Amino acid sequence: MENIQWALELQDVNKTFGSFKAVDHLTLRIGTGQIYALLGPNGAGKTTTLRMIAGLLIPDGGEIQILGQSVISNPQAAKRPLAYLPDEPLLYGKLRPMEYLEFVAGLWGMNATEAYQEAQELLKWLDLWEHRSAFAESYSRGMKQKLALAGALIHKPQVMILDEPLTGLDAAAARQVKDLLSQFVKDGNTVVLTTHILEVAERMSERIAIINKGQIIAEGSLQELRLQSGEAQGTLEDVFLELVGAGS
Ligand SMILES: Nc1ncnc2c1ncn2[C@@H]1O[C@H](COP(=O)(O)OP(=O)(O)OP(=O)(O)O)[C@@H](O)[C@H]1O
Repeated sequence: MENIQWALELQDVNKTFGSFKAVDHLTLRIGTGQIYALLGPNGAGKTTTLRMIAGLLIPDGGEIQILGQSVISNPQAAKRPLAYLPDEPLLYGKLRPMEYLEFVAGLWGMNATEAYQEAQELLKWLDLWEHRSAFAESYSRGMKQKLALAGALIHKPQVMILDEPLTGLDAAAARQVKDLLSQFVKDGNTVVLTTHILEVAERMSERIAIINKGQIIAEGSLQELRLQSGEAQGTLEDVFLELVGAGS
C-alpha cells in the first residue's frame, strides 16, 4: 500500500466562510491512473475543495499534496502537473482558439513550436479545428467548454481536476470529452471530477467520494459504497440518496 503514488492527498483540510464550515476536516487520498468522482448535494463543499487543491483558496488548516508536493508550502512546484477546469471557465472572447491556446501555453513557459503542435492536435481532436478562424466569443457553450478543456491540457498535466465538465454539452461533445478523459488516464494520468450526473460517475469513475456538509461520508468503489449504504444491488443514485439522506 505504501508504494502507491498518490495523485492527491488531503489531510485534515478545513475552510470556513464567516462562521460557516464549508470544508470540515476533510481527509482524502486519490491514487494515480484513475478517474475519481467527487459527489455531493448542492453546497456540500466540492467546489471549495477543488479551489483549495488548485491553490485559488487558502485552507484555514490542513495539508494538500499533488504528486507528493505541498500546495501550501511549495505551490509553484505542486501546481506544475495540475490542470484545473472550473465550472465556468474564463476564456478571452477576442482571441481565436489558437491564440488562446498559445497564450495559455506561454503562461506555462512552453516553447512556441511545441505549443503550436500541441494546440493543433487538441483542436483537431475536439473538432474545433474547422472553427479556428472564429473568435471564442462566437462559440457555443459546448465549444467554449471544449476550448477550455484544451487550455487545461496544453501543458501536458498529470492530474486534472474538473468541476462539472459535462454540463451543457450535447451527446456528441460529452462523448468526446469522456473519450479524452479515458485516454488521459490510460496514459497513467489522473482525473478528479465533480458531477451531478450520477450515471456519469457510475460509468466513468473507478472510485467515488461522497461529500456532505464539508465532510467525506463515504469513499470507495461503487461496490464498496453499496456495502456501506446497505443498498447491495443499488444504482449509484440509490446509494447516494441513502447515504446523503442518512447524513442529513
Ligand atoms: N466565497 C465564499 N463566501 C462565502 N460562502 C461561500 C463561498 N464559497 C462557497 N461558500 C459556501 O460554502 C458552501 C460550499 O460551497 P461549494 O461551492 O463548495 O459547494 P458545492 O458542493 O460545489 O455545491 P454545488 O453542487 O451547488 O456546486 C456553500 O454553502 C457556499 O454558499
